[in-house]
Amino acid sequence: MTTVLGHNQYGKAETRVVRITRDGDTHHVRDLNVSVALSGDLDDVHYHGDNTKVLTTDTTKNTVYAFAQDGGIASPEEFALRLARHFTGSQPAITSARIRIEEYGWSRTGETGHSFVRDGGEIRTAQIRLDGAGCEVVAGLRGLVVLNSTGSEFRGFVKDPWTTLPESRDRVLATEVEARWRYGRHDGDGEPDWDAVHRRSRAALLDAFADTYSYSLQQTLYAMGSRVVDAGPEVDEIRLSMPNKHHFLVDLAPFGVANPTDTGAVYFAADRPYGLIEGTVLRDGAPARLPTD
Ligand SMILES: O=c1[nH]c(=O)c2[nH]c(=O)[nH]c2[nH]1
Repeated sequence: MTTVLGHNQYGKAETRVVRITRDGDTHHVRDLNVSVALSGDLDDVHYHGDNTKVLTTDTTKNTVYAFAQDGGIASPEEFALRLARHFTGSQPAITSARIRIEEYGWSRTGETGHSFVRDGGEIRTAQIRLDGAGCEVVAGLRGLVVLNSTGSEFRGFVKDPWTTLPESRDRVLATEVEARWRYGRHDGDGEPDWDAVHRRSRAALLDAFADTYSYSLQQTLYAMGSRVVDAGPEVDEIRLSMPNKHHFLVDLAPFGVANPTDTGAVYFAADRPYGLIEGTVLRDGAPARLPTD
């Protein structure tokens, strides 16, 4: 044999499940996209086509639906933990489970208690990894688009022969935040209130973006990450990926039209290329475990 099997995992990806809970006339919606990835003692299926230890991907999909009905979906993190514990606890061959969940938010509209409007582009995320070493929970969001129309400068940077960017003392700062935060390790007792920590972390990101006078997007990123870690004891590490959504002043001089930033200006919102600013903020002494690529 010239090859050996390396890391492998399998499961049903992107099971879309919507759980509606009826509390009298007031209904609640949880709308998830669930991806299951299992691994363990699975050499035989890869080397010999022996399916004896294979819990089918079809079964993992059915389990997602059945668990959503029986027990409901308290939060993406709780649901993912319940699934991971089930797969590793019921199948001797399965020693590790990674459950990834995206949640699409719905807000109430009208007076009915059963009418909803889908939230904009923002997506809540959660990932559980459960194996012999314990359980790691990474949660976050993406698609959170924010803009400061002042309170942002960018100057004092390196000038080499290829630098053309003018210094700015008053620019638009806009980004689309992708955040992943890692909870401290725990083995099931005293689990955090996942929804509450998510709300608090999102609010911390927005507050820090709004009230940091920015000298660079890097500085704003660090302020946002620190605010999330400092907001409570649960989150040890956060990684932020923030594209600089450049707003360039349009040159209206050829038309004899002024474009002054102090009274109101017209910008070109460029979509690419964009600066991509990424960084991790850690609780002092916490290990860096979030992937950096
Ligand atoms: O906040 C910024 N950081 C940079 O590193 C950078 N580079 C650039 O061209 N514009 C900006 N803005």
